[in-house]
Amino acid sequence: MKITKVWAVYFSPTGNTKKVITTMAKKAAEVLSVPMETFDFTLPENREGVTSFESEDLVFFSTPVYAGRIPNKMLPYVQSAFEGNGAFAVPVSVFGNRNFDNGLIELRNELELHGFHTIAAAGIPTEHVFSNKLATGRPDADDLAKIAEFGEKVAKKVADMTEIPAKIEVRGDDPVTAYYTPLGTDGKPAVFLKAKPKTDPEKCTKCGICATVCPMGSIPKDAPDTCTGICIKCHACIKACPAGAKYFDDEAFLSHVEMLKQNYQRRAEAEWFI
Ligand SMILES: Cc1cc2nc3c(=O)[nH]c(=O)nc-3n(C[C@H](O)[C@H](O)[C@H](O)COP(=O)(O)O)c2cc1C
Repeated sequence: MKITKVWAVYFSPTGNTKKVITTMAKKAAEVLSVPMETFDFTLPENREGVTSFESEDLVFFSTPVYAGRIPNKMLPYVQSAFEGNGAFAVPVSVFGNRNFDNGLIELRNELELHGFHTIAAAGIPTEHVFSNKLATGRPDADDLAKIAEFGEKVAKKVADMTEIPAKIEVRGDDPVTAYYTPLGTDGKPAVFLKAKPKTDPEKCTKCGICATVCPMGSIPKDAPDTCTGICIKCHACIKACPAGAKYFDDEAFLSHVEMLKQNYQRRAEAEWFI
């Protein structure tokens, strides 16, 4: 099949998804000797209108997994703002060392529903934003080499293809089932939906960087020590704050993080579907 452009399309509040998908797409573009473009829908101002692709596009499309699925606040956008028009696509779920559960099959299904032909897919472990004890420093050099190698395999697959294949088979429940229920150290559901980041007044300089990185636009520029809108717990503000002023103190949330540290420190492996 003829490909004239490779795309890296992603939602990535703290940068892991961006690193994974641009590494993969860059390699594919290099192998196919075509240009690569990126479309980053992390910030609200980028999520306006519909993005259309063409039948000679190869689109690497990735979101992090939140509670075993596509982040639920992004789902309506993913379901309404992309038109494949016959483009080839590679859904990629990036997860924080626990499991991608149904995040990948959900993304595969959404892309297929919206005019893309999925030809490969992957579930890739990266450091969990909740704790640097989970998949510490990943993707590491070994991961990045494997991610690029997969980009190369996808490029070769699409170049050799003579007809449109059936959708790529991936691990997951179809139809997709409920979101993963986060648990606390007591094994009971940890309810922290309403938790919001706190700001240490001693440390905050009101520089406003946090307001510029919040994917929900929930931190006002003129009052960056507050969070007035929805918080999806993505940790963009916490990771971006140069003063280390942002933190969560919600007990249920901290108990969930502790549970993850107790149970998910083994090295999770990537899963490749091609
Ligand atoms: C609200 C929330 C829920 C998450 N749920 C899961 C999960 O169910 N399984 C998992 O392995 N990682 C989970 N993670 C970890 C992220 O998928 C992981 O840290 C990812 O690298 C974040 O991507 P980013 O750096 O592009 O923002 C979750 C993270 C957040 C913020």
